[in-house]
Amino acid sequence: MSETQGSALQWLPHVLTVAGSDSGAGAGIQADIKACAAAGVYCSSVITAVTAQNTVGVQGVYSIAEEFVTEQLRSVLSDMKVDVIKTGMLPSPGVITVLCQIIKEFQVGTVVVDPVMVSTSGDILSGPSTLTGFLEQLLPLADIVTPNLKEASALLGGISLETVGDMRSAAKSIHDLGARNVLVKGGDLRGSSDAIDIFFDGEQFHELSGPRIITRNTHGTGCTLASYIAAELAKGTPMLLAVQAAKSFVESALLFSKDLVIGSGPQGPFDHLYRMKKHQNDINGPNSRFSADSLLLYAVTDSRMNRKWSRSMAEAVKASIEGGATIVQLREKEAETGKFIDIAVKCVAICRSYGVPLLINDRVDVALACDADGVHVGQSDMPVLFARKILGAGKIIGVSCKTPAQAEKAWADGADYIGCGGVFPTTTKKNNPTIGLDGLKAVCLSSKLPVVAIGGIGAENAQSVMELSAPNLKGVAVVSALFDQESVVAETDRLKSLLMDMVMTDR
Ligand SMILES: Cc1ncc(COP(=O)(O)OP(=O)(O)O)c(N)n1
Ligand SMILES: Cc1ncsc1CCOP(=O)(O)O
Ligand SMILES: [Mg+2]
Repeated sequence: MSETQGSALQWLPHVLTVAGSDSGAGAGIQADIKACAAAGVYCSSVITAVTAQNTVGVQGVYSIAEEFVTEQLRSVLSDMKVDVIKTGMLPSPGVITVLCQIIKEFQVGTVVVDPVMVSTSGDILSGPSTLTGFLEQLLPLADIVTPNLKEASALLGGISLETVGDMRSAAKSIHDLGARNVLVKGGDLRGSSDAIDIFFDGEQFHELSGPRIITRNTHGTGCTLASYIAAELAKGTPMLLAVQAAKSFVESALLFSKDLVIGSGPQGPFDHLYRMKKHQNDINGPNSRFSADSLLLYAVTDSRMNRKWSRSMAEAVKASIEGGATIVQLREKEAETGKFIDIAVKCVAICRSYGVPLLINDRVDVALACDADGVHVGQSDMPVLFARKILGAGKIIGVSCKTPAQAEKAWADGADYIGCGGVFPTTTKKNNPTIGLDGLKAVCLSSKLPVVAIGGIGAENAQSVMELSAPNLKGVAVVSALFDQESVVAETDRLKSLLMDMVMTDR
């Protein structure tokens, strides 16, 4: 029997990068291959130039003759199915011409153009002679082009770009040159504390902002971003989501590599494969105790309801656990910090004695102070990246998400689970648009993390939620159906029995 008999053939999304080699491996072909690997995508490479380069700068450039670039392109494309071509350093007009001919000849489906002209150290990588090739030949083939401010300015005849408004106009003008989507990266924009990029799809502008990570290790961010976009597109991710995923990948990699020391120059590389180490930490760290199954019946407290029913927070928490809650969150919106810590310390002790995890809503400082098992943060609370940095790998971090894009970011940023909602209308949390069962399903289907549904859920509708049967929908998070009740134990027990029945019949 042959070795492959009986086993299904496997297919891997495939990006071909056409770019220059960076001997220091922070940028260029080396960054492209690492970014694609991190995204789980195969990356072949056609080398257009070899640079002698390190963290100090570019010491030399050796351009590959266009005939040999052609030979490499034909070797790959005549043999392998390439989903996306991503271009980086294209050192001569001749290379651009042959590349464009071959893209058309082999009918490559998707083209991502990173119009690399100047290195991060300020060295010229593609001279002005290539500009016409970019404008007249490559941009009209591009599904997306990703210039930084200097490159956008060069593509537009040297105009000055100083504001977000200028970036929007530049994105529109570059779209008019033929690229179907444009991402103008504002990392160099003066006077802005966030890294703001403008994405334009020909109809709508999206302002994508993320925290500016202060580090010397930014060499290769442009190549990485474009390659990660290419990798996501190769997997079939829609364009805007691919851009958002790439941006959050770069943010996370920079944060993880913030203090990395490789080389002595001013611009160091970062670690594209940080996730492998993060997961290593997860496996070894104390939070390996976190099991997604603990999301089945997630009790979220409310001190107004406790006051109404004349019980202390400790009594409410204890009753919910005795009724069968599998995880508890202290959601305290009114108490002052000292009082909150006081309550939290008592509740941590109760939850530990039952072996049930206790998370703190919003307040990473309180979670640290009382040694809770973790935090739950919303989209406008402390970002997951920073919460993780403060709490370390051993704590549980949950984040609220209403959309697939937020779910993708939650995973890239290192969250452990997603709270998704409000699913149904509720008076417990005001000004919180509901997403319905369809919104919940969309998040569950796209999420790589376990999901707990929240908002207006109780015994009467829990089944409609769990019936969505998305494999990563692990349970329901509930406030009023447990705590705005005369008997917390009885109501928790009732809901727990229903959930257990649903889970058992599902098996
Ligand atoms: C499990 C769970 N999911 C979602 C939320 C909501 O968190 P957030 O969006 O930060 O809103 P507040 O709870 O802070 O009002 C949650 N608390 N728990
Ligand atoms: C905290 C929160 N986040 C989204 S909806 C919600 C409130 C859920 O409360 P209830 O279970 O009483 O509807
Ligand atoms: Mg919050």
